[in-house]
Amino acid sequence: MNGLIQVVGGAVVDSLAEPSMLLVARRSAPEQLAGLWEFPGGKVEPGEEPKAALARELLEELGVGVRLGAELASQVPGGWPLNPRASMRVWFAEITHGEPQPLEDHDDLRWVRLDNHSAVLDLPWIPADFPIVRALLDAVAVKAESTLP
Ligand SMILES: Nc1nc2c([nH]c(=O)n2[C@H]2C[C@H](O)[C@@H](COP(=O)(O)OP(=O)(O)OP(=O)(O)O)O2)c(=O)[nH]1
Repeated sequence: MNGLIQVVGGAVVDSLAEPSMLLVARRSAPEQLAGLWEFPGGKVEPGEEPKAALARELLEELGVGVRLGAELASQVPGGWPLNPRASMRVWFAEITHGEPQPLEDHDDLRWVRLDNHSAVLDLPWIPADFPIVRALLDAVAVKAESTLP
């Protein structure tokens, strides 16, 4: 353990095999983060596996069951740095049951097209998320290119 708070986030896409849309969530609290967009997710509880924590958070926050895909790996061991106290690991996820709704912590959800990078990056994300969003867009673009005929 490195003493950092471990956060897990879901890059929820329409299809793990052929991702074209990303589900983004707008925080409703706390005050300094309200109105900013993020990856739905939350803190890993003591003794909990990170992927189990992510599945739990997505069920609590969005009311959906998910199948998790690959991790969006960070250069930094332990995940993407969020602030001096917390880092976040992010996995791709596909909804297997339920219709996503902003049940907890969010006041809006939106599906955004992954091929429109500027539209995705124009959203007011939590500032710490921008490197993660850029890496995500790059990862999806590389995959799309590699599957061209
Ligand atoms: N879920 C999520 N949290 C993020 C992102 N980016 C970012 O800086 N954070 C920060 C905000 C919070 O300080 C922390 C996550 O805490 P949280 O409030 O979502 O966790 P939680 O659902 O377990 O809530 P709680 O039990 O602490 O109330 O990580 C992101 O993309 N997704």
